[in-house]
Amino acid sequence: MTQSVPKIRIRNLSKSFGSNHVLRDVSMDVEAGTSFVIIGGSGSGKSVLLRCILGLMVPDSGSIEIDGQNIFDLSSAQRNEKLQQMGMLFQNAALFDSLPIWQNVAFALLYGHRKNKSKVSRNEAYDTACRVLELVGLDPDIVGYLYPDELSGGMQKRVGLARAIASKPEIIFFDEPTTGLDPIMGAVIDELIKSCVDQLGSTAIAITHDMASAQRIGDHAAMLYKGELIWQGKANELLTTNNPYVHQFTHGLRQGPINVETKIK
Ligand SMILES: Nc1ncnc2c1ncn2[C@@H]1O[C@H](COP(=O)(O)OP(=O)(O)OP(=O)(O)O)[C@@H](O)[C@H]1O
Repeated sequence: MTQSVPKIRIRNLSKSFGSNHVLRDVSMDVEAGTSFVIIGGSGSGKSVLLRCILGLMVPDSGSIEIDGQNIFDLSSAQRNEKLQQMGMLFQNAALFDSLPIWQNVAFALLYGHRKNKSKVSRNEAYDTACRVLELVGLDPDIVGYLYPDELSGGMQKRVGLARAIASKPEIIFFDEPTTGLDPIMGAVIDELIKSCVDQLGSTAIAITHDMASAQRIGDHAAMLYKGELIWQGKANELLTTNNPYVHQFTHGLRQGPINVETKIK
């Protein structure tokens, strides 16, 4: 029986900053076309893991394979090419204040180096921006020529999502997609994320503290605790697993194996 190569395969990844061992022997697979959610407390290493996968940070040891190729064996040009296949929705949407919304959405098409992809004219970029803005429930005729500071936080998140999917990335990263949104808008953004990822057939990795969001977005989930992946399973098992760390974290309990530091030094 032949086994398919995972879209992302991480093996024995470790990263320390001095004596701070931030990632310890992390291994995980993300199958193509699925969504993988990483949960964990503040400082558990989620962002460092994400930065390593994005090739923005070099681990001390271990490997990260995308489509079976270790990204650290690639030349910088080849790694950049891999980066072109990725989209990212940042925690604060990270829009460019000086650009109108449609140019924010079409940024990679207008200004990115799209190796092996035909050059996109300004008109085509505008049409794409309008199409993806509609996909995330924004009217391009109304918001296209507004600037980011003229939009609400929820609208900015939608624009960030539109930008993340505009170039039809094979892999999309979501960094705290619902932070700062009210619960209803959080659910709306999650639904949009799910439908966009499904429509594109992309592979997604999200990091979040929001359990409802984790279950809505994720097919699979894992929990990082002090740099170790201490649990992996289906996202819909997050609230029912017997793992004492996951149980404490997902139920927000004060008592349990997770040592909560409350002392202000
Ligand atoms: N560039 C860096 N240099 C030194 N230490 C770093 C660096 N980046 C992260 N760290 C440390 O790595 C640890 C994990 O940080 P990380 O940002 O991954 O946490 P996190 O799980 O994303 O937390 P949060 O949920 O609060 O965003 C922290 O102790 C942090 O201080």
